[in-house]
Amino acid sequence: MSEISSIASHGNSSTDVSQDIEFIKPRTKWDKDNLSTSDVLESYTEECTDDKLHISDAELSNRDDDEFKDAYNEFTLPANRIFNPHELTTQFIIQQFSSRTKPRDSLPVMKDQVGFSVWSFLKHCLGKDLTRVPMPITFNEPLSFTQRICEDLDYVEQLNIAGRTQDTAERLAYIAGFAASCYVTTQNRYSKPFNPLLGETFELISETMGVACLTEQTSHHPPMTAFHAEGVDWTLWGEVRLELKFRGQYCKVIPQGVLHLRTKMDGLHYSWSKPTLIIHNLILGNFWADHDGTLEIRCHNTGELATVVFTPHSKVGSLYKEVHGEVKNADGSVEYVINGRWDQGMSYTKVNSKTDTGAGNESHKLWTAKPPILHAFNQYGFTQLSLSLNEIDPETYLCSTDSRLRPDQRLLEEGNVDEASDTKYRLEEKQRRTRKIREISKLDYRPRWFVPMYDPDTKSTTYCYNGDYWICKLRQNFGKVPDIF
Ligand SMILES: CC(C)CCC[C@@H](C)[C@H]1CC[C@H]2[C@@H]3CC=C4C[C@@H](O)CC[C@]4(C)[C@H]3CC[C@]12C
Repeated sequence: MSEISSIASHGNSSTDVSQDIEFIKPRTKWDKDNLSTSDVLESYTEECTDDKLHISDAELSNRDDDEFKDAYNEFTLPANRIFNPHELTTQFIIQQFSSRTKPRDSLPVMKDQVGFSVWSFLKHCLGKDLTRVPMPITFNEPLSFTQRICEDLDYVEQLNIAGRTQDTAERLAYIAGFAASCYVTTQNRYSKPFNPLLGETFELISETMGVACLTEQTSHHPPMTAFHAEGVDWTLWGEVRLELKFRGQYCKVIPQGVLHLRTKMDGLHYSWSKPTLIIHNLILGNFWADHDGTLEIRCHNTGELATVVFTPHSKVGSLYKEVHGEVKNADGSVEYVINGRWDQGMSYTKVNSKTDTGAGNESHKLWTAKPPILHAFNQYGFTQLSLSLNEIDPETYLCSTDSRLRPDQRLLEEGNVDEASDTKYRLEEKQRRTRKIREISKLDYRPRWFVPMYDPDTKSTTYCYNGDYWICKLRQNFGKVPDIF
């Protein structure tokens, strides 16, 4: 097994020692009844201060750094930890940590959509790299990018089916369905997620979805988020590096980075990257999203290839939301054709011979878009899943770097725009200071839960999960984590 497959395939029963770990019933520090979100948040602020980073300005410019280096190294992980034998099965993780309470069905306060005012700010940003311009908080939705990318899992059932499907060509149709389904959330959803602080993390564990997912911000400039998700039958990992270019009338979003998938049944490795997204009509404030490019999902072991083509509005007019694709076997002949719309749903059809186009054959549904939530328009265009992401379940033991604990975002969610804006400024200042300390001490930042791994199949290096997070969560001790809030 190559290096990358050995970590990506964890969760196999051969390495399961979850039975041996003395299991403590997840008891929380807040064992009182009916705790409000703010009570929970308060209990966190006392807990997680890293004194080593509280240094006066005088000290900052003139210090002996060995001491700091030691303290710093404690919360960065030695690379060999990725071969941790204490792997927990995905099923175990999901069962232990999934929330038992019913998710909320609305945000604490309703919000009116930002419209025209966006342009009055944006006209000063022409040609600039938007990930570097501090934006007014009214452009934000109360979610961090570490949370936003978890929404790509809304139609994760596609992967659950793919992971159980033996026929590898048919499986690829489901994987293509999954890869294209993440664009449903790009319509009616035009606020900017918070740019995560360096070291900010997010966990999503859901029994109904059958998934355990962890994200971590691994770089601030360029913004980069590492991503690891696992279901019972598959593992998905990769990183999203965001390029946001503002071009006057429109804004171009180029998500760089490769996504990897491994099916646990047979260890096959798939990978793909994301098409470009364009947000149009910034001037009139009547935004609409367009996608341009081809999703190419390759199976590195069988040589099969699935494509899904997104055509921009400028080429096909009102048909622009339609997507077309196919699954080809290693010889290049088409096995399945895929059709649909990225905002509504997709289906696939078997092709029987070289001359067959699939027309008239029986087609099978891949996925259908979920209906919008009530008052979506006044709730940032959120879906049921988006609503649940920033909700705190008092029963859960959270890492102190979790986006749910990010105070500016919480204030925005509660409608305290001014306070949210001040707090955002404070957090960014704090981040700058920490970076300065690191620069002076000549320390590189090392992510807490991810390590870079070279993948020979795609000849690229990606951050991969080091295997420690769920174990730390089980022990209710995340060790040294950076103090970012
Ligand atoms: C000027 C302001 C209003 C611009 C707002 C830009 C917003 C709409 C952009 C910025 C970053 C974008 C995200 C970047 C990456 C991904 C991952 C992909 O798999 C699905 C789309 C998704 C999740 C994008 C959705 C749209 C997005 C959130």
